[in-house]
Amino acid sequence: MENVLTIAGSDSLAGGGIQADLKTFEELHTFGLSVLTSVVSVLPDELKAFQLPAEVMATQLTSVFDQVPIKAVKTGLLGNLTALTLAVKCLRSSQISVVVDPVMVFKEGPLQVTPEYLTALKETLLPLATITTPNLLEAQQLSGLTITNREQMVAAARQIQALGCPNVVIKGGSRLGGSVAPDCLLIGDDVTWLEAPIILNAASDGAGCTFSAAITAQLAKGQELLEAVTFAKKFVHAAITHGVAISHDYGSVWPGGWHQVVTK
Ligand SMILES: Nc1ncnc2c1ncn2[C@@H]1O[C@H](COP(=O)(O)OP(=O)(O)O)[C@@H](O)[C@H]1O
Ligand SMILES: Cc1ncc(COP(=O)(O)O)c(C=O)c1O
Repeated sequence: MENVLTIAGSDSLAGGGIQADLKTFEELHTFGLSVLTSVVSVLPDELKAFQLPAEVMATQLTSVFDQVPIKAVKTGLLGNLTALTLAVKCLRSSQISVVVDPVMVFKEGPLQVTPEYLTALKETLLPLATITTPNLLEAQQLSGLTITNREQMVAAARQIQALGCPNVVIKGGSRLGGSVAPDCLLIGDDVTWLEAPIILNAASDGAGCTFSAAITAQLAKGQELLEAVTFAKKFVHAAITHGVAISHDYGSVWPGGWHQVVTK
């Protein structure tokens, strides 16, 4: 079994964050390890994020990278510039597939991101990535472009690629309007549209984390990038289809939904 790592935050409601990543890694028969950056609590009217001290994150990175052969890694919520810098330092000296989910906008709203963090993300982390997976709003932040249609998604993907990240998938999801959820995948010069029917009133918290974690697991198992992303799109659609209303207000994707699809 291949070892895969997530460097991300905890989501106590378990829709997104390392919880979604580890469930996805498990579902896809990879061995999931984690380096925790921060602890997020989704409360009725606010998000509270507590960043772990740099030493705590650095020790976890040492524990994982010094002892375990990792096949692929994803980054999710890093939380601040120090955490991003620590992740970059580790990833620079490794030769593995790196999936960067540039988490800056949750379903509940945008996070506070400093200009220094955005610059470091663009200049130091993205050039180390095999692929990055921004949602529509994150793609706007990274590209500096407004995105309201598919042409603009392609232009933004090219702009992000020009930052030094060879492959980009922008998740249109439910933010673009219409009856399909279109994701724009740019591999080299080739644009591929990945589409699936929009699920209305979906339990979609954790969809982005699940998508990038599925790409990471498939790359670890040796799948080519186009196939890995195409698979991840089907996987996350199943996870949304079988999403769980864990409370009156909160609906989470369920990565186990894929199992229901393949055993049908
Ligand atoms: N309501 C929906 N119906 C179908 N697919 C969706 C829906 N919402 C999101 N997706 C898909 O789920 C994946 C994650 O997208 P999105 O939810 O936009 O990311 P994020 O969680 O980073 O905001 C993408 O493949 C997107 O197209
Ligand atoms: C720690 C953490 N990372 C990432 C996310 C983003 O999740 P999603 O996959 O819905 O974008 C969340 C959402 O609550 C979170 O708490």
